[in-house]
Amino acid sequence: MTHPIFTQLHKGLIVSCQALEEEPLHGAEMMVKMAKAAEAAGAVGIRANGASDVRMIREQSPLPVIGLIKRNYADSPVYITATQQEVDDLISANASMIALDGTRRSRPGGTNLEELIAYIHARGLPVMADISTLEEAQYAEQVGADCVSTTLSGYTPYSLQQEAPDLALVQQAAQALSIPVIAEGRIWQPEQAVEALKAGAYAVVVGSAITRPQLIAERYVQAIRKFG
Ligand SMILES: CC(=O)N[C@H](C=O)[C@@H](O)[C@H](O)[C@H](O)COP(=O)(O)O
Repeated sequence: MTHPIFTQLHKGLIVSCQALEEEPLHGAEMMVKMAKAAEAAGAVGIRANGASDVRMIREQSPLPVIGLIKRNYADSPVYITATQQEVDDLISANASMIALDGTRRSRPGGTNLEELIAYIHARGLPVMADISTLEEAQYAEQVGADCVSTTLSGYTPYSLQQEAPDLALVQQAAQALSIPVIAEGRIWQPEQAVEALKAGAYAVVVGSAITRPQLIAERYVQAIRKFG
């Protein structure tokens, strides 16, 4: 049976509210404010990184929070919710759904995707698998992911590298899979979000274009410099 959270997310905007330690807006209080702004705008969900951000947003916002923990490991390129430890921390933080790396790359400490998904399901939460290719989307569905998101297209060395969002992947995955396909990654314009829905996306995640002011400002600065 489909998890009830999906009814809430359907055809809506999920705002990714993330600021890493080295970013100017880092801190849970700031991310709560971002989540509040997203809520006021009519967003249907939040994607957030780190147990403290997830916990505080859940305490102060009625929106479901798709939680992830980014952590770098020496023995693996996987950094989005790589192991059981990150999953445990997100569950303690009351995440509504868990986003994890859904690629087939080897994970730290020999954890595998199928076991990690089963571990999350045993604790009653749905899983969003972040993928970068159609093959990964199909594999993630096969091993039990509740939805896939195109988060990692352009961020694995073997996936399509382009400036625009990977709407072709959205379309192919939406046709091939029977679970929801979420469009995520480099969506900067409202029109691109609409195109993603037309391509078959179940919902759309937008991050940087809404919640990373240093990147938004940089686009203006670069355009102005080019002109001058
Ligand atoms: C590749 C990776 O690690 N993506 C991360 C995943 O959570 C975030 O840094 C992105 O902001 C998020 O995916 C939303 O994408 P965009 O910010 O392009 O709208």
